[in-house]
Amino acid sequence: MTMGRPLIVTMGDPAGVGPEIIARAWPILATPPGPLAPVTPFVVVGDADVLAAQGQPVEPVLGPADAAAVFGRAIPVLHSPAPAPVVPGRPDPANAPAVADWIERGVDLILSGEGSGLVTAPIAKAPMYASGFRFPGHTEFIAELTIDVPFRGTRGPVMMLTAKNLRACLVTIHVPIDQLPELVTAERVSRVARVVHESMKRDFGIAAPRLAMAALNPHAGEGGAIGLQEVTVLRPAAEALRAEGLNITDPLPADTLFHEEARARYDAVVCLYHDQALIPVKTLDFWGGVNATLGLPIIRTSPDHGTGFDIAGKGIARADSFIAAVRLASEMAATRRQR
Ligand SMILES: NC(=O)C1=CN([C@@H]2O[C@H](COP(=O)(O)OP(=O)(O)OC[C@H]3O[C@@H](n4cnc5c(N)ncnc54)[C@H](O)[C@@H]3O)[C@@H](O)[C@H]2O)C=CC1
Ligand SMILES: NCC(=O)COP(=O)(O)O
Repeated sequence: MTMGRPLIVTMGDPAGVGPEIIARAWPILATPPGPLAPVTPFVVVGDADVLAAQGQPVEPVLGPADAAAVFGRAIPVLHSPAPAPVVPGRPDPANAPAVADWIERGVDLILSGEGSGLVTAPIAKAPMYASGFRFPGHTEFIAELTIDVPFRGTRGPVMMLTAKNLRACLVTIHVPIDQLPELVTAERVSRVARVVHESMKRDFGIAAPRLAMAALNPHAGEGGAIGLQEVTVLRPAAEALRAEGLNITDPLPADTLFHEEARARYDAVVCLYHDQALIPVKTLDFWGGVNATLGLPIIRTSPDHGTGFDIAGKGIARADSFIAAVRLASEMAATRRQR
C-alpha cells in the first residue's frame, strides 16, 4: 500500500448515503481485488458513531499522520460529532454547520500539508441553505476557503464531471436556464478553457491537451439563424484562445459531441451549462462518474451523485462513484506532485 499523506474524506450529510458508501468502499480500497493498484489511504472527517453504525471497523485517530497505519484494519476517523440525532433519509439543518465544518477542516488539513487531496461525500443543498450556508455547493465553498492560497496558473473553480473517457467541464453550474444568454460570456468561456487546458497538463499529465467547445444553440446556431451566441461570443472566444496557443475547436453542435467517435477527438470538452455536461456523463456511466474541481490549489473530487435520501440507511447505496472519486483524487494528486 502507498504510504505518504492520506486523502481526506469528508462525510457529507450524515443522513444521506455518504457514511454508507464510505464504509462500503473501504474494504475494496484497503484490499483491492485482483490486479487493481492499492490507492492512497484515506481518513474521514465526520461523526465516528454514524460511520461505525454502517457495520465496518472504525478507529478514531488524532491526525492524518496516523491514517496509513490504521487503514488496513479499520476506517480512520477524525471524530467530530454531528450535534443533532442522525436519522437516515431525514436531513436536519441543525447538522448543517457541522457538515460545513468538516469540509473546512478537510481543506485546512490539505493546506497544512497533512493530506494530499480532498474527497467529499455528498451534501444536500437545501438543509445547508436553511442553516445559512451561502455557497451554491462544495465547489464554490472550497474555492472561497482557498482564495488566499497562492496558485500558479489560471484560478478556478471549474466543475468537471468525468466518466469513462469523457471529461466535461462547466462554464456555468447551478443557474436557472433563462440566465444562460447573459452568463455565457467570452470572458467566462475563456477562463474556463484556460483552467481546463492547464489542469489537463498539471493534474492529468496530458502534454498537449485537445479541447472541444460545445455550442449553446441547436446546430451551433445554424450560422445565426437559431441563435447568435456562437457568432457573437463563442467563435471569437475560440479564435482568441487558439491565438494564445490553446488547441480548442470552434463551438460544435452539442448533440453530436458525446458519442464514442466524437469523444476520441478531444481530451476535455467545455460545456456551457449543467445538464449539457451531466446528462452525457451520467448516461455514459451513472454509477462510476466523478465530479472534480479544477483550478484550485488543492485536489478535490466527489462522487457525481447526491445524498440519495430515498435510499439512505437501506443498505443498497452503491459505492462505485465514491471509489472512482478516491482513485481519481489519488491519481491527480500523484500527477500534480510530479510536476
Ligand atoms: N457533490 C454533492 O454534494 C452533490 C449533492 N447533490 C445534492 O443531493 C441532493 C439530492 O439530489 P438528487 O437530485 O435527488 O440526486 P441523487 O443523486 O441524490 O439521487 C438521484 C437518484 O440516484 C439514486 N442514487 C444516488 N446515489 C446513489 C448511490 N450511491 N447508489 C445507488 N443509487 C443512488 C437515488 O436513490 C435517486 O434515485 C440534492 O440536495 C443535491 O443538491 C447532488 C449532486 C452532487
Ligand atoms: N450537480 C453537481 C453538484 O451538485 C455538485 O456540486 P458541488 O457540491 O460539488 O459543488
